[in-house]
Amino acid sequence: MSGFFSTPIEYLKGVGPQKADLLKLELKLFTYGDLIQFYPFRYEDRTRFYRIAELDESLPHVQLRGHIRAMETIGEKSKKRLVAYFTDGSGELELVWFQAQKWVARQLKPGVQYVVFGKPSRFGSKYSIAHPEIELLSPQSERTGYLQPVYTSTEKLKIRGLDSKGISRLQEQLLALALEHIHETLPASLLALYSLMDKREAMRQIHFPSGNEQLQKARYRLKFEELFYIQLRLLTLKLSRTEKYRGQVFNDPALLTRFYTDHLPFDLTGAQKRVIKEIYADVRSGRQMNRLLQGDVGSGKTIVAFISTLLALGSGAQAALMAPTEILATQHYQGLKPFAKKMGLTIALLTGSTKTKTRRQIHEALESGHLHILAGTHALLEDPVQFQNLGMAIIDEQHRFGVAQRARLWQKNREYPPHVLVMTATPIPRTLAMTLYGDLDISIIDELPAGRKPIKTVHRYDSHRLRVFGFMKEQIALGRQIYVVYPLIEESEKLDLKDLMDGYESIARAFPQPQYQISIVHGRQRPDEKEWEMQRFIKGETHIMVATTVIEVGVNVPNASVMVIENAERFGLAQLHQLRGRVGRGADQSYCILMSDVKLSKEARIRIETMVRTNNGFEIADIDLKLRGPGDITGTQQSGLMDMTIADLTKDGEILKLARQAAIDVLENDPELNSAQNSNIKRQVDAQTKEVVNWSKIS
Ligand SMILES: Nc1ncnc2c1ncn2[C@@H]1O[C@H](COP(=O)(O)OP(=O)(O)OP(=O)(O)O)[C@@H](O)[C@H]1O
Repeated sequence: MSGFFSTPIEYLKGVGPQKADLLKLELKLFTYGDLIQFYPFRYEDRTRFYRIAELDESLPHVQLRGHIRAMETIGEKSKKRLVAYFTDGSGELELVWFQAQKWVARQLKPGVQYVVFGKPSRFGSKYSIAHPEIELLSPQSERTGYLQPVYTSTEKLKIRGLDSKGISRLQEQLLALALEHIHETLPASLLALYSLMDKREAMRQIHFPSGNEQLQKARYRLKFEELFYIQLRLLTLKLSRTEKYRGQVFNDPALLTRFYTDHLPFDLTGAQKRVIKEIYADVRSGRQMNRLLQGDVGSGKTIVAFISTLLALGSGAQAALMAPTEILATQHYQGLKPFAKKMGLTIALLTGSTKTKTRRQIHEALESGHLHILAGTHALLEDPVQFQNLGMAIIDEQHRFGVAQRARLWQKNREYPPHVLVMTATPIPRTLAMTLYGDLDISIIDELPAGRKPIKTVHRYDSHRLRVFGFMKEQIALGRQIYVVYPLIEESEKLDLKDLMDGYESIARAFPQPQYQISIVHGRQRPDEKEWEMQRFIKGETHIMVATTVIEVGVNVPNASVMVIENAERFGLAQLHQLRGRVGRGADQSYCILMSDVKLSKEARIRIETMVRTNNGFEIADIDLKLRGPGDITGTQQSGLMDMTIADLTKDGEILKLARQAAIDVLENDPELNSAQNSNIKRQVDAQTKEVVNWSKIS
């Protein structure tokens, strides 16, 4: 790729230093390459003029031609607005401007012919367009048959003449210069196989579409290319790791057989068996395992994790299990401990609050090989933690750790990297999994243990609290336990704590001692206090656990059958699903009660309705992705990967699948990209090897 696209933006005619500074500051556009990949976010349909009589609310933006019959300002104060009655002979509609009426009113003249552009909405039998674009009818504005690109701009840029149209003029100039420098980045075979538009044409069409069909083809091509290169990078990473890293071979089944015959507490589900087989095949293969284990809440990932540790331990290696929070790490430790004990294996817990003396003992036991399993938080990553031979690293909820930390765990072994099993607490949508974890193999537990009854979920307003308390009492009388959870949002921690304490007091009044016992757990407690309160609930000594979301993941008390979530509207979908997953873990009928105020935003209503409608974590994950977008779900840690210029994981799942398959096919036939037909790919990859983010980008 030539240096043309690295040319600073000020070199473009009509930009100059001041505008260039603004473009850099406001839109992060530094070079020709940045500008040309700054695509319109929508297009205005100037392909034809509509008649008012044919308007229909389903139409997006329409273009009309006519004149203003009369104008008036109506309403008071903040509701004040200018209304212009616009007619084209076939009917009449209202053009409406809020606030800026005087300025607009001065510009408009009744009787003169205008072109109006905007989104019509219907009130009763009349249509109106709020804040339309309006210009005098001229031979130029009368020209139809094109889609007008709309670019993001800002107030500061608009003042300097760089509104959407101004940016479009820059694109026009740049494109004229750039076309000869744009090279095809995909091989002819892929263009033909997937009917993709060529790159140069796609760049031209994306900025200046000659019609809707051409535009769709251009968008498709550019999305495909972007996703193809992301997948190619992930798959190359996977491939090079497979070649580079040999894995320890664990094929001594004696320990596993002993566990199966003497200590397995239940029959494994079909899905658990299948996943264990996949893991077993990996650790016998001689290659390093890098596998993502996905399962819905309560699907039984813990036992799969334990069996995986046994595979390593059976061949004399050690295992580590790392979790993102202290509570979760402790929970894992306590979940594994009874199994380990029965099997005569040693296990320890290492977190930020482990005392120095214990810590030192753990370090020694690890190095000498006396300690078999170490559970803990990111404290496991610290330098003094040295294993004699770490064979299996299980990471719960990886995206909170990030890829870099995962890599640090690998380095804990001198000779071979450990096999890595990543588990996520809730399912993640396929498109995200393919991108975030695209370098891992994926195993899915898509079956719940037999005999589970689906959790009944209801939505109740705060005014029904007494009825909810009554229901809780009935459940306690049946011998069940109950969670009551309050939101905790960090910025307002004090306020949240107050909510929690108020809630606790009202529950304590409604559920008096000694008949009822209540635990309370929140983030401000000391770890030992927290632990003591949790333990009382786990042992069944308390009936109700009032808590903030610290209990979100991993807590396992099968006797708890009711989950009451206060201010449910403040939780995200994944979190609600996780919290609900704390019940329904035993054979009893379980319930989840989502409490909220009557006022709900549209999104909050969708979230609550989704929860009431379905228990399926994979379905919930898809809706969550649509509501929040990928960046928000994954957090910032991996934003580099999510940094896409045109593809959108919430909508482009199908293209992603094809692009991944295309990348697989290319690498299968030509892993080094040495063949002549892949020279385009090779050139693109080589030019961009230093840029970690996105190979499809022009530079
Ligand atoms: N095959 C099975 N048959 C019966 N019970 C099972 C089976 N597998 C797991 N369980 C039980 O189901 C409950 C949930 O299992 P586990 O805690 O492993 O779930 P999980 O997948 O880790 O879910 P979460 O992420 O919600 O904690 C536990 O009480 C566990 O003992």
